[in-house]
Amino acid sequence: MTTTPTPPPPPAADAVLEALAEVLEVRRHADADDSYVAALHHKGLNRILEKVGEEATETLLAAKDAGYENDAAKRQALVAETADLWFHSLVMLSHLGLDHRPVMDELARRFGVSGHAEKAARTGA
Ligand SMILES: N=c1c2ncn([C@@H]3O[C@H](COP(=O)(O)OP(=O)(O)OP(=O)(O)O)[C@@H](O)[C@H]3O)c2ncn1[C@@H]1O[C@H](COP(=O)(O)O)[C@@H](O)[C@H]1O
Repeated sequence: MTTTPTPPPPPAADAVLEALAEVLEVRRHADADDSYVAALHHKGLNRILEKVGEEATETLLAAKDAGYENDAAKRQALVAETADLWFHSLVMLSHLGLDHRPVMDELARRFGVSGHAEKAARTGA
């Protein structure tokens, strides 16, 4: 009798990006038949960018649909679409030899810097 292996428990929320980065790195070199991520890498950069574009469009449509209503199903749909967008963005970074870490570093560098102040420093406005 064959038994289905139990999937590993998901990592704690703050460790998800680190754990996912490790999985994505391994999957870059996996067999396309065994892995959705590997299949994307095999299809190449243009297909990955198409997916990012599709997921961005689906995210903004879900946001429009959710609007300011407090509809739990619509809000959950928006969360799911945003997760798809973030996931495919991470695959894009991985395909180009990057990961979430420099993005997090960039957000950290910007933390506490007002967008208005940053723009004024950049444009002299
Ligand atoms: N987080 C995700 C994740 N989020 C979304 N997806 C997949 O992204 C795809 C989204 O595509 P669409 O909704 O556009 O639907 P689709 O028609 O199936 O996709 P296409 O045929 O158009 O490419 C679905 O197949 C989802 O399953 C993900 N696939 C994988 N992961 C993570 O990546 C890991 C490695 O995955 P594999 O490479 O498949 O082992 C997994 O363990 C997860 O942790």
